[in-house]
Amino acid sequence: MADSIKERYTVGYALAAKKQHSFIQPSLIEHSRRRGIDLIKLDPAKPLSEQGRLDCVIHKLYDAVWKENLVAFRDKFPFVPVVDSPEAIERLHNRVSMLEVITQLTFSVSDGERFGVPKQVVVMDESVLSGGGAALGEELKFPVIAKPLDADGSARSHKMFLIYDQEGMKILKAPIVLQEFVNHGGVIFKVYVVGDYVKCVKRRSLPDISEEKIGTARGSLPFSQISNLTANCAQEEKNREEYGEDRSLEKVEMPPTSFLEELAKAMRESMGLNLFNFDVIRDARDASRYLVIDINYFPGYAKMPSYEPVLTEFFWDMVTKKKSHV
Ligand SMILES: O=P(O)(O)O[C@@H]1[C@@H](OP(=O)(O)O)[C@H](OP(=O)(O)O)[C@H](O)[C@H](OP(=O)(O)O)[C@H]1OP(=O)(O)O
Ligand SMILES: Nc1ncnc2c1ncn2[C@@H]1O[C@H](COP(=O)(O)OP(=O)(O)O)[C@@H](O)[C@H]1O
Ligand SMILES: [Mg+2]
Ligand SMILES: [Mg+2]
Repeated sequence: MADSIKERYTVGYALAAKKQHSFIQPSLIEHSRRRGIDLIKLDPAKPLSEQGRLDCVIHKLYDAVWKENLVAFRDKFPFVPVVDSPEAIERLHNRVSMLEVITQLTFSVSDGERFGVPKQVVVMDESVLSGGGAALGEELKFPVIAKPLDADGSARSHKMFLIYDQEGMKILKAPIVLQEFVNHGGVIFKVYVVGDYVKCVKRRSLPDISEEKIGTARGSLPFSQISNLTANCAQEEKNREEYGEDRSLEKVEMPPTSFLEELAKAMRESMGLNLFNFDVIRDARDASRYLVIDINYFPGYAKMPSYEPVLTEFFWDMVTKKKSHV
């Protein structure tokens, strides 16, 4: 069928160079093109209304010029879906407001699973870190993971520390979130959401910490983007040698699909977002207890199986307004 006789649609994208490289792959362009959707690169500094007809805009840029451009476009063309609204995305740029999404959800899950977030406190004051006061609240116990409060996409925002004791906190800079480390069998579940599509994959995580280790370990241990580091096979092999055991992910049971779908739907509606993923761990001491530890806007979808048809179908729903964007 000739493309020319069918109506065509345009999805404009505004992404950082690295993101554009990983997400706008030739396979996605081709998949969308065959469905009648052309993906075009937007110039974030030029008014969107001067960049041709747009049936949908997708983006992951946070500078003020872009935001103003987007808001002006939305005011002028309120019926063109902007995926997603910058105000809704903003909530994910802070590791406290991010997880409040979960604690504020009111739905109850049908099958006995429970969900929540690990206990955490935010430290705004340097003196608390250097030992000037009781840093951890009554309920929070070592070890903790120290996470930068801002989750703004910078390399700095992914720099974490595993902290074993008060001494280990001296290395930290405020503002920082201290979150209780929860043993979870060394596996995280990454749940990708694309509109109403939900896909869970397993990734390697930090290994469990034994009671013995908790009693003896001191100080702090830095790490960054552990689940990405271990996503490749060579690293998996190295881990296997290092730990001298079979740590393959295949044997790990997935959380029930219906549970993740219900949770993803509730999060999507509550946040007003279409494109995100969230990291979930299963409490090693209680297999029906799941903890959400991270929510990311517009994550690395190219790592999701069948990303091209899934994203193309989502674009189709947006441009044909088959489904309203949340
Ligand atoms: O680069 P990728 O493909 O690893 O994707 C990153 C995500 O990896 P994931 O898909 O969850 O494995 C990554 O997820 P994590 O925070 O590592 O769980 C972030 O979403 C990251 O975006 P940002 O730096 O927080 O703005 C994402 O980075 P950007 O591609 O958006 O820069
Ligand atoms: N509370 C926690 N208990 C155990 N492991 C955790 C916890 N929080 C984070 N992690 C581990 O640290 C990694 C990075 O933390 P995360 O909050 O996902 O930050 P990022 O935004 O950099 O991905 C997770 O993928 C997981 O392996
Ligand atoms: Mg994460
Ligand atoms: Mg993150």
